[in-house]
Amino acid sequence: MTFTIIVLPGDGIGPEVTHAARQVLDAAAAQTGIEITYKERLIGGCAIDRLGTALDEATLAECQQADAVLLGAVGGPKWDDPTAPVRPEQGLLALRKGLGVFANLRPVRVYPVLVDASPLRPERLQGVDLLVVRELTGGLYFGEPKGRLRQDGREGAVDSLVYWDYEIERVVDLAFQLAAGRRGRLASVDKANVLETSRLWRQIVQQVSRRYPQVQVEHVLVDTAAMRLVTSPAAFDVIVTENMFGDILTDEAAVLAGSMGLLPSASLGGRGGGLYEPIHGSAPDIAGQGIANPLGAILSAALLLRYALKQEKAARAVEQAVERALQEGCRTRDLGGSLSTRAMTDAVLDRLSLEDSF
Ligand SMILES: NC(=O)c1ccc[n+]([C@@H]2O[C@H](COP(=O)([O-])OP(=O)(O)OC[C@H]3O[C@@H](n4cnc5c(N)ncnc54)[C@H](O)[C@@H]3O)[C@@H](O)[C@H]2O)c1
Ligand SMILES: CC(C)[C@H](C(=O)O)[C@@H](O)C(=O)O
Ligand SMILES: [Mg+2]
Repeated sequence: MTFTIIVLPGDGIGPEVTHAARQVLDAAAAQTGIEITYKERLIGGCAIDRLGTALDEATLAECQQADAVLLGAVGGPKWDDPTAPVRPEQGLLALRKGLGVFANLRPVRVYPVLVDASPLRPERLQGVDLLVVRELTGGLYFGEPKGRLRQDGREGAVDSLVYWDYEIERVVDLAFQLAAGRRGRLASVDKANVLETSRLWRQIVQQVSRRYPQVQVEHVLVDTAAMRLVTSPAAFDVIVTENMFGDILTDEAAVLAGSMGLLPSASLGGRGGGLYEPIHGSAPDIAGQGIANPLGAILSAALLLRYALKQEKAARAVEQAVERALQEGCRTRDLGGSLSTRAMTDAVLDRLSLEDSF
């Protein structure tokens, strides 16, 4: 079997971590007997510099045709001028929208050997294994009107928070399915005490919940959820929430795991095989030094193997190789160690074995 993957390394540490993920994918493919063809394309700031747009139409079309898309990160200080006509992040948003990937799965596991890497007390971190399902193609990121306002000589700006029933229903339904396959608990996070969109969200969660009597659902206000993520994170199983809340809560959740560099994501929905990217950004402060943690990207490659290529055994083998490397003390700098991106990737490759995976 041959699969085509579009690789979008992007900016900053993006190329460093996608290179690592590709090496691991190649090793897993070799052991599985599948073949992967890669096509590398531009997105983000590098695409603005070379093509004048953050994502060109031909690249989006190729992504829509591919078996999966693997992305590094976009953005950086070079393109941060708030008055610039085009921003790197627009490329990423156009890609998500163009692929129709409405559900962004962000698993958060605390590896027992990494409890020291988190500022939280170890007893609070015990047993943390949660999954954030973030709505990805609606809400404040996309709502219209959006833009600058001018009135009576004043300048303003507007972003609109809009959700339609079907947009909520499809992501909530998937979250219920995922919760049913896990510990059967779903926390729907909203701001229903203030926002009309959240009251619609709650109403739809209640309707969908009738289809999943085996799942225990609770509604949690986002401010409380932010607090509970650090006071009692192990109590969460699946969290489902809108686009912006999910963005913020998952950076917070990365602190539980020990580093931004650890968390992967899979964006599903639409017709294609999905989009796979670590949750971190282009990390301009460490870009080009070869010290970025590649594990978020490598674990995203594992999700790609699972959801896009349907290679569950290979996906598990990658996850187990990462776990073994961490258990045996391999650490990049963000985790208090001194391994380079390359050495950490080699540590995973050395431990990757489909025969030993369970
Ligand atoms: N998906 C994406 O492409 C994405 C995600 C988030 C931010 N961004 C963009 O990235 C740029 C920088 O944003 P930021 O600095 O706020 O967030 P960031 O995630 O890039 O970095 C935050 C902190 O985490 C560290 N970090 C992140 N990934 C790491 C890794 N793999 N290994 C070790 N340390 C890591 C960084 O060094 C930095 O100290 C911005 O332009 C932003 O818009 C892009
Ligand atoms: C870069 C930005 C548009 C993006 C988001 O907000 O979705 C990032 O923060 C993420 O978490 O993937
Ligand atoms: Mg983010």
